[in-house]
Amino acid sequence: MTIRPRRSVLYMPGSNARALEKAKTLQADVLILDLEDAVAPEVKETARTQVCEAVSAGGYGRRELVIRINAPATPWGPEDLEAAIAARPDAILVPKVSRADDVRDIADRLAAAGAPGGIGLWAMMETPLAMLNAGEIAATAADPRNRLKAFVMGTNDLAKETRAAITADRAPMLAWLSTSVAAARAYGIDIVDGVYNDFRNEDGFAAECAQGRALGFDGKTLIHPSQIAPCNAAFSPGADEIADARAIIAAFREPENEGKGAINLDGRMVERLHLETAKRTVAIAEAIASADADA
Ligand SMILES: CC(C)(COP(=O)(O)OP(=O)(O)OC[C@H]1O[C@@H](n2cnc3c(N)ncnc32)[C@H](O)[C@@H]1OP(=O)(O)O)[C@@H](O)C(=O)NCCC(=O)NCCSC(=O)C[C@H](O)C(=O)O
Ligand SMILES: [Mg+2]
Repeated sequence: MTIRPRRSVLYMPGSNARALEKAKTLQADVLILDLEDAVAPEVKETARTQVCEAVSAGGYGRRELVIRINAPATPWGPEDLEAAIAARPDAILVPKVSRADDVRDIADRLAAAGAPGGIGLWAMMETPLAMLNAGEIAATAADPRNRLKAFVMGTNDLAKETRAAITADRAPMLAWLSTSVAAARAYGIDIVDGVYNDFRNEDGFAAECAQGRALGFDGKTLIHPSQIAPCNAAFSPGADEIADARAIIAAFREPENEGKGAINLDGRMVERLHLETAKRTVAIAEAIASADADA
């Protein structure tokens, strides 16, 4: 089982050269170099050049590099896509994906431009139509030609488009968050949670990370370096969790449990489905340890 940790996914405006440089020293698993909403129209071209030069030059170590382009229908979208392909990031993040055909369209453009197969496609889930079509959008991942590897929740745009409120408990958004997680899991792609805007509020951020993890997200998108360490901690399995997973794996290896579907582990029923979860917990813990050692 090969797992790439995507706990902390930090956005930075492509127009901010200082942030692009600073990111080389930050412990985020993924960096999203943004050409879209964090960049004002008058500096879109500067941001595109800066981001593509930074990605081509490298120096970001083990961090996954993702370029968020402007939507294809905007004046900047087509040139962003062309420049991003030439820079060869790990993935291109497409905003405002609303239908399965939006994914296929970008995948066709990537293929037509001769984009290397290593460039993945990530989709922002941030429109009302995306919430209604989440399953169909995720299903495009079944065809490898579409390169779809991950969903990213765009909760700010979702709030704007639906007029749902952004509240501390996120009650108005829970149905959409869970639907998107289910769609991602159904087709085997990763999914990261939306941003927490009030970046000086540590307790509020910790609570939202815990909620995101409980909902099943792989990680969370971030807007400020101070959010990285608590986010990495929140989306890493704890020592107790890892110890429990190892105990389940060991129990199923005992000769007396061979061929059993369910066993008694210290007064608790454990089934083979729990064994699968335990194996994933150990695999992600090992992937995190190895990534952190490389940082
Ligand atoms: C939110 C900010 C505007 C705050 O900026 P500022 O007050 O200047 O921050 P600090 O002074 O505390 O910065 C301290 C140092 O850290 C560097 N820094 C800050 N943010 C980043 C970052 N994101 N990546 C890398 N480095 C960063 C500063 O340069 C300072 O460095 P130094 O000079 O060495 O001290 C700002 O944090 C910011 O712009 N954040 C990112 C905003 C962004 O990208 N927004 C777009 C994505 S969110 C979105 O669109 C979600 C989705 O689409 C939706 O719909 O929900
Ligand atoms: Mg958005």
